[in-house]
Amino acid sequence: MTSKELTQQIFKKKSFLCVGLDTDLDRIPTYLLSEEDPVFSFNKAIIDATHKYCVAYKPNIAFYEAIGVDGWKALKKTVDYLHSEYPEIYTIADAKRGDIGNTSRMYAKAFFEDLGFDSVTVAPYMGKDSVEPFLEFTNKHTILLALTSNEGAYDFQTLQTDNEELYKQVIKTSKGWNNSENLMYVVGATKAEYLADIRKIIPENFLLVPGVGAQGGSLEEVCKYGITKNVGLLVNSSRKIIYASDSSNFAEIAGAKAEALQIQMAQELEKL
Ligand SMILES: O=c1ccn([C@@H]2O[C@H](COP(=O)(O)O)[C@@H](O)[C@H]2O)c(=O)[nH]1
Repeated sequence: MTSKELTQQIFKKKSFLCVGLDTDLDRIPTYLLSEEDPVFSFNKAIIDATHKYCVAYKPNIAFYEAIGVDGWKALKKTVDYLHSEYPEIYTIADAKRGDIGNTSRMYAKAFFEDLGFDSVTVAPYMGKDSVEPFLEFTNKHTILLALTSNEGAYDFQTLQTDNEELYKQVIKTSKGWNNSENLMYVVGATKAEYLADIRKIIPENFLLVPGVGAQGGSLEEVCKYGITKNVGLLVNSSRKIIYASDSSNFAEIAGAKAEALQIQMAQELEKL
């Protein structure tokens, strides 16, 4: 999916919500554990109940890798289900990959070609040759970690290097890489006050903003500093939606949580 198509979906659905599928066997309703594929059953129920209120889903790959082959199968089934049942939905593999060039190319093939995701998160630490293999794919996005939502972001990302924070250098430098039009950036909702500065460097690029909900980030603050006339935001919430209840109507309750965020987002879009 192109950025333009994603923007069209955002205005159509009045939502820039991304639902995080951080599916953990220890947290899903116990009655699902007797199903043949409990992870997929949980994801399918969540997707069916929330798809009206969001434009994207973001499975965090760690949760699937942690349970081995079964996890990979459930991940593939989830992405295939999304593409077949809800082709308008944008998919993000939150994998945080990046390696020397030929290895990155294999990661890119895995997430873009084999699994068929629209985008993948990538760590910028290994530099240009580790990121460009992802950028070569047409109509696919590479979402570079810029300023992450966790406390440890202050360990390196905000350090001054050449009189400028490292995360700003990551954004500025990556803008000069081949096929940089395929870049999006991760900025944590817990760092909303940095968004005004970030928008001076990248006024148009999409930002993936995790941290609303369980991590305490504010949607209002994110919009105040980060929204553009084309929106340019995908705001993710995972645990607060998918684990809102562990009862038999967990999906319905997840749907209500997603709808509440969508209503807030519609109000923000009205202001544009
Ligand atoms: O800076 C980052 C980058 C990625 N994440 C991921 O997003 C979700 C957030 O989950 P919540 O339950 O809504 O807190 C999760 O998959 C993280 O690994 C992030 O939080 N911050």
